[in-house]
Amino acid sequence: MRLSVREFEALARDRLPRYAYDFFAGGADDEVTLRANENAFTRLSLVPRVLRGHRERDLGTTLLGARIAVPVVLSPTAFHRLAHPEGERATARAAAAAGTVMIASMASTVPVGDIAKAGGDDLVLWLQIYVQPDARITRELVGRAEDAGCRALVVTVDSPVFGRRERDHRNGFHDLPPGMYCENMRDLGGQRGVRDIEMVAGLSWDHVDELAAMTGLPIVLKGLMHPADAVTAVAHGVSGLVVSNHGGRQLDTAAATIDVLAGVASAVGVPVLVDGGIRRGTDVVKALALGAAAVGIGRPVLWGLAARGGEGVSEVLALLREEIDRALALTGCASVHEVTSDLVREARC
Ligand SMILES: Cc1cc2nc3c(=O)[nH]c(=O)nc-3n(C[C@H](O)[C@H](O)[C@H](O)COP(=O)(O)O)c2cc1C
Ligand SMILES: CCCCC(=O)C(=O)O
Repeated sequence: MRLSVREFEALARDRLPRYAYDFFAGGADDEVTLRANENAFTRLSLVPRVLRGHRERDLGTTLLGARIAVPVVLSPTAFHRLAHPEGERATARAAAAAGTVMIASMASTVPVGDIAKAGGDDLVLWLQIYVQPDARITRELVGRAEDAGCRALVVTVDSPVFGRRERDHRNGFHDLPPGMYCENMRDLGGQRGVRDIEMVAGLSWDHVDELAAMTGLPIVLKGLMHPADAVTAVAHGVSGLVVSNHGGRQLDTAAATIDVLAGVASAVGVPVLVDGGIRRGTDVVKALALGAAAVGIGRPVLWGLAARGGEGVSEVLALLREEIDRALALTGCASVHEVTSDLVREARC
């Protein structure tokens, strides 16, 4: 039995080839932001309420019209078949069983339609997209998401260029091993898997408008950190935001996401999610207190998948569920909606 997300990481590290572990675990440059995301939670303290007489807690909430059983969604991460042969299919089954949203990566190693099938009717699936230089390719991806029954598109905006991950350079990891492919890019004219996905250096609000014009699906922007950008996003009609620094994989020395969350959440009226460094139920409660509608987890899912396939992902989600439930009980909250900003403060060391 594994007792924490950290123990799953240790198990995954033992099981994975070095290059795969490093790809999952690593960040950009000196990995300052990678570490900061986790460390920032330790600088925040909880100030619990007591004697409120709640016997049970309700962990459920609603996101873009979908009911979810826990305030934790699966952030998009690339290449799940590097962690386990079943790849994103196993992840989808675990997300469906836990009753939460899976945001599939555009760089998934199983096509989005097959992820949807594996998850079944219970899965709330969103697809993450990097806008492509050729609008026809972006349009094709949007069509694939719609055909798969995705209920939202998540546009990643923190990557006009790719962050430099030194671990990958050291390991010579630049493309997928034979037999694995960025399946959502299949038959779109490219042949080189990973490198078929291009970043758009001139990414702008015009691209967001263009994408919105291609679909009736709600659009969520992922990778915003600044309140002014959040306000502009809402003016462009987006339905939600994910405060994210890409798990420290893009701009190194970017602020920890939990430190900028409240500024963004208080600037807009749409649901704001946050990801980066969430490893404990208490981290989730802190994020809720600072204005998040829910949180996203990236690496913890990969650690579960590498350790024990879909079962491992289910165990990670169950662990977090239990930790959130206990943290709510110990802060005197009967539901995620009762977590108010007065429950958290900066710790004085
Ligand atoms: C191995 C890996 C692959 C990722 N791939 C993507 C991706 O394809 N698209 C994307 O928008 N974000 C991607 N991310 C960023 C995650 O969506 C998320 O922002 C980040 O992992 C959150 O931090 P955490 O891992 O500390 O939970 C990736 C992150 C990791 C670790
Ligand atoms: C082209 C693959 C993108 C994956 C990604 O976003 C990441 O590794 O952080």
